[in-house]
Amino acid sequence: MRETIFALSSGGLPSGVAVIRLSGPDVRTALNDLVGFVPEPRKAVLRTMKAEDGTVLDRGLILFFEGPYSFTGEDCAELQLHGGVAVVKSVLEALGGRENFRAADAGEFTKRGFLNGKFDLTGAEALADLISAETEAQRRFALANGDERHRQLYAGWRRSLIHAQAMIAAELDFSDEEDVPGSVADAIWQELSALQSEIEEHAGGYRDAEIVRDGFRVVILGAPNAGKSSLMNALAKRDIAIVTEEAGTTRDILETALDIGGVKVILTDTAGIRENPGRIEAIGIDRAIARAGDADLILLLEDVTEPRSVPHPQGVRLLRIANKIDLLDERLVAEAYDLAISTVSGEGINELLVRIGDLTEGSKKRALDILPFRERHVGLLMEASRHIDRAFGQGAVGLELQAEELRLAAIALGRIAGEIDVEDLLDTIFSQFCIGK
Ligand SMILES: Nc1nc2c(ncn2[C@@H]2O[C@H](COP(=O)(O)OP(=O)(O)OP(=O)(O)O)[C@@H](O)[C@H]2O)c(=O)[nH]1
Ligand SMILES: [K+]
Ligand SMILES: [Mg+2]
Repeated sequence: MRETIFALSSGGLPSGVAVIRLSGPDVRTALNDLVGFVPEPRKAVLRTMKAEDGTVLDRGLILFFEGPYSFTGEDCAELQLHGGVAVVKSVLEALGGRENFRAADAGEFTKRGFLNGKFDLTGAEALADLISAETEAQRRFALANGDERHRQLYAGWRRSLIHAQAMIAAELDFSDEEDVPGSVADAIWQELSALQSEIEEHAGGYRDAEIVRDGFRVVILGAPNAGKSSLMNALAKRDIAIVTEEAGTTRDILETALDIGGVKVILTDTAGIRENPGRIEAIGIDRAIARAGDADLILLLEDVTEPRSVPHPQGVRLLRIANKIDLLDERLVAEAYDLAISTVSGEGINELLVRIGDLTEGSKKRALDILPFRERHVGLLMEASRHIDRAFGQGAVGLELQAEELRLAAIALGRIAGEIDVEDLLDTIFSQFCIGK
């Protein structure tokens, strides 16, 4: 028999209100025991809750949701209690003492919802993203992704693949193998080729999804004392990094998250790059260069009064920035720089923020498009594309093999939204949720 699960679904205690959520076959009996009856579905009632021995636990709002019209698709209830540590503990203990009741695992409510067909797998993943969203772009992206739009897109592609398979099967049935005239094949192969391009283009959008979900990575690079840590603090508007006049102050990677125009930006301060560093500093320099190689943008900072160029990774977008312009008598900053700033006077800092914001604009706009938003999605899309490739590779003689490859491509697409055997994936996906969701 299926167990009834429960958890504190609201955040940390103490809080104004704490919400305990229950789901499963024994929710009704639990409510009966706690408050003496089962409330009408979706109508809040204020009642005193009592333990089995009659002790009063708390007075609060009770909501009952009758399956399948609930988040999990099962009978559910929410107990809205006073958000005190002892109050919540007493109710959780009372529930835990009941037969066939247990505390929910992380993501278990959502997993039950998925298994009961309340939403597809991309919908569940979007829900996880919504809960962890910190910026406006993350929130909007997650909300849009919860709309079954991926499932619909992939279902359309699967229909095309199944249609192509059917046409090939028809050809197998009705042609005598030697002289197949131009036949259905040409049109079908054109469509398949267009579909494959569409799949790959869609997969290519992952980079923008990553920027919106995980952040746009900006790394500050430069010689010692260029003012990198000062810039980090100026951009973050607080003292995160230690600043001193001593060259080699920063020795390790230092990271902070900013919200620039609604997009998460991960800003990294690094050790100054120079020849013949000390041992610890040398490790810091290696890390700086490695991190810069993975960045979306490098801010290459130079002290204008003492310009020193440093080696930097190639192939990463770069902004050359002149710092300490407050020390110049005349504002004669060489054209070699994209921007001139002073972390002391604040000059140019806003312009730099605007420049960074502009660079994320494209990804932010694309968050309204349907993009794959997990590596899992990209992996399955590329798998589908490879099967279509192999179908092409079979040549006309291998019609049966072609049809088989198309079937496998359709299966890969079906797995993204969880419409086809995903049992092996479920634990990985749902364990990323917090308890109570
Ligand atoms: N006048 C002036 N001084 C600055 C400016 N930016 C930084 N400084 C000074 O330059 C010195 C070095 O600044 P940091 O921010 O520590 O430089 P850094 O690049 O992080 O140095 P390392 O971590 O040692 O590589 C400090 O004394 C800062 O106060 C600026 O815009 N104008
Ligand atoms: K320094
Ligand atoms: Mg520093």
